[in-house]
Amino acid sequence: MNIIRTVRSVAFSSIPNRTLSTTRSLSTPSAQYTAFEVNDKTGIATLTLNRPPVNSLNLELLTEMRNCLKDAETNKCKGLIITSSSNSVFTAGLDLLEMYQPQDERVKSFWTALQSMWMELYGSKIPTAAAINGHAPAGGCLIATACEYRVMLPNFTIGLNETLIGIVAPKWFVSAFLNVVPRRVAEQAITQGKLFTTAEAHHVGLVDDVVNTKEEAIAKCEQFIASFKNVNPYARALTKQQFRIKELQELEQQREKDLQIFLGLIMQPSVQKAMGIYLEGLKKKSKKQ
Ligand SMILES: CCCC/C=C\CC(=O)SCCNC(=O)CCNC(=O)[C@H](O)C(C)(C)COP(=O)(O)OP(=O)(O)OC[C@H]1O[C@@H](n2cnc3c(N)ncnc32)[C@H](O)[C@@H]1OP(=O)(O)O
Repeated sequence: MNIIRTVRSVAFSSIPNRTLSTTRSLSTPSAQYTAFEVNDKTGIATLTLNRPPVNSLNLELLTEMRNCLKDAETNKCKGLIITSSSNSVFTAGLDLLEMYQPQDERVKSFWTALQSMWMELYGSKIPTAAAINGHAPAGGCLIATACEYRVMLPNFTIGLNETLIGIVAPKWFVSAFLNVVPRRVAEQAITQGKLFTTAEAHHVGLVDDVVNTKEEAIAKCEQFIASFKNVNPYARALTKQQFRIKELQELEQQREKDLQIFLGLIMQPSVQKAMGIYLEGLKKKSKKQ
């Protein structure tokens, strides 16, 4: 196995002690919202999202995620697991504050960073797995469906709920969802903005397995990645590419158009109003708790 020399990480207390003896992480001053570790024994990288309270995906977090994904691939890690440092939220999806009353240049960089992160994850040559240890609405579901394997803890929710916020999930959000659930289930769920419970998600195939703890979820992801141990990595990567190249090429060729569609949509006064009301509702709920 290649020895990893460049690993991005933020040290934080929620990394379980059991991993410390076998994992390595190097800090970079710019890594604020992620921890990135590589297990020396297995060669598997773990990317932990760490932007309290709900890991909402802002420009900086998306940029860090992309850098970690690139590092994992460049350093020929055996696989990559994405999880969260929170006990209840995998990620709350895109940071609504990036899209509500946004600044022109920042919102463009934000969307471009999301496109880049998704293309890096969806097109990654190495096996990818999501240990979904909390709620995963919208952008959270996008990250999960970009991975090759998903395992989830009970009593959380996952799905593309964009229509409930008054926004439209772009085509590439839908394509990845369609890879894992039947078309009829997808159409009904996405038009309704349905958030599946863990049990429902398992039933329709949106998640592959359900386990009770984060440790078990990580172990399941490790098992999935280890299932490729006798497979030639080059042959594996090219085969994976055959399944995913269409969506990747479509987005690559239409990046600017996709950005303009996004800007055109979120800048509509009615969409801004709906987003404002949704955010207000979230804040009221949060104060009551
Ligand atoms: C054309 C556009 C296409 C792409 C569009 C969208 C894709 C997206 O991802 S849009 C985001 C969709 N996300 C959601 O709808 C989830 C919203 N959040 C929740 O439902 C809950 O927060 C969640 C179940 C994830 C967690 O619940 P709690 O643990 O109870 O946390 P709180 O609800 O109390 O939230 C704490 C704090 O965080 C703020 N918050 C929550 N989500 C977001 C978000 N996505 N963006 C920004 N901020 C968010 C929430 O308002 C609270 O803030 P404070 O009141 O200031 O503490």
